[in-house]
Amino acid sequence: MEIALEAEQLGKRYGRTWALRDCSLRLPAGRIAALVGPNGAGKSTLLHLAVGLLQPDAGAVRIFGETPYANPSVLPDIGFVAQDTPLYRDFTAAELVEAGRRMNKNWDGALARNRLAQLGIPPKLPVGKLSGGQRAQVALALALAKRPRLLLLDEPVASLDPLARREFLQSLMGSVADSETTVLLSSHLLADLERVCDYLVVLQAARVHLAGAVDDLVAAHRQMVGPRHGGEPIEGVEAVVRASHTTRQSTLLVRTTGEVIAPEWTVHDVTLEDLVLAYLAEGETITSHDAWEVPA
Ligand SMILES: Nc1ncnc2c1ncn2[C@@H]1O[C@H](COP(=O)(O)OP(=O)(O)OP(=O)(O)O)[C@@H](O)[C@H]1O
Repeated sequence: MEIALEAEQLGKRYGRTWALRDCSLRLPAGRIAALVGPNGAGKSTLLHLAVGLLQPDAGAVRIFGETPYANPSVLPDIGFVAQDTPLYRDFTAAELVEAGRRMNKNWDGALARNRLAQLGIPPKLPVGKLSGGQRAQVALALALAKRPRLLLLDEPVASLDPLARREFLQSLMGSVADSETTVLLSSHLLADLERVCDYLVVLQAARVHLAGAVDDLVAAHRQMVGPRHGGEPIEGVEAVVRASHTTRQSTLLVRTTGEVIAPEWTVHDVTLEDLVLAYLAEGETITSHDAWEVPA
């Protein structure tokens, strides 16, 4: 199995704060992976390390076996759309497509032009005058024209309305389906991710909390509702990821070892959204109130 992105004990620190810590991950080639986590969890940091814009302070990240920061020869294989899709605002979309041709040896200008024409993006208007959603489409078209083997997208749909979001993700999937491009896509929009992603990485407070193929993860977890649970073992349950209780009843999201055998419990399948929310809640950290105290 080819590995598109491998992180090994990867860490990045700003001053004394670790933005990403002990991050170990192996993303198989051909996957469309969701990168999720709360604000400040380290998602952008991981993507910037993967594209070689940041140098790790610990461990290593490899893209198709190469270290991007030290070995720029792998950069043509990586497409990256940064958060807020920064583009040269005075350039037109047509000029950006041409600039891409000059800077990339495997450039597919026709792909970018066709895509932008289909989406009705005006070629001769400075991109600074386009809407946020149109700019996001331009940035994606440029990234795809690079014909990358790995496409990293940092919250690409955040600025789009629901319809544009759906169209953007559908067209992204259409474009990568034939080319076997691996995608790692950060977003807070779980319902969107559920539709398009087959691999999941959950980051929380600078660490990887969960990573794996969505089908495997969904198969290995269950939601259970039953009598108030005091921590006693339940057959088939390996770990309780998240528990909430009323006086008489408990709702558990559990990791299973096989079939759960518990007649007094109602057992349900989980969705990707259930899983993400449970793992994020499990690792909840609250900043000490002292940090917010105003000095006298
Ligand atoms: N240039 C920087 N200087 C100092 N700290 C930084 C810098 N960039 C990021 N950080 C810190 O690193 C941590 C991780 O930030 P990062 O941007 O990777 O999170 P994120 O998961 O992408 O968040 P969001 O969902 O808000 O985009 C945060 O605590 C952030 O404050």
